[in-house]
Amino acid sequence: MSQLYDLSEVAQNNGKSGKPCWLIIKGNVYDVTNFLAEHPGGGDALLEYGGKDASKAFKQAGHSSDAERDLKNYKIGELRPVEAAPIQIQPQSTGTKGPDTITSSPEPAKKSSGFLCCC
Ligand code: HEM
Repeated sequence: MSQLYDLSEVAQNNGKSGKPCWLIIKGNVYDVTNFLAEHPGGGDALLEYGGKDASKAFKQAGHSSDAERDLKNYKIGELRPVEAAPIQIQPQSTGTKGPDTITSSPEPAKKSSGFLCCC
């Protein structure tokens, strides 16, 4: 199985201050630290996306199928899918009042006026 990385972990490896340069392309994580000097598009183009998702930039640069194939040489793993957070229903804030509560019988039923409907 592929190594999974959190977005925050990838973000730390942004190529700055001597840190490795990692990129995300289509959900995969690449370590391009040793490719910076060799990249035909220049090292700066890669550093610009250090620690970030470069999927769009990679596509927009119009890379050849050779470049696509080269990607695998730098792959170190995959981005951990973000789990759906449980939905938390926040009570409506009403100033100093506490959270709204729903009572089982909010209002006593109004007394019948005596008119009966049979339909
Ligand atoms: C691991 C990731 C990458 C690999 C393996 C890679 C590889 C390559 C290769 C092999 C070329 C030569 C042309 C070709 O075959 O398409 C190239 C050119 C280029 N790349 Fe990348 N690239 C990567 C990421 C990026 C990113 C994120 C950018 C975004 C800015 C970028 C921008 C460019 C540009 C602008 C060129 C054209 C250079 C020119 O023709 O003067 N590349 N890349």
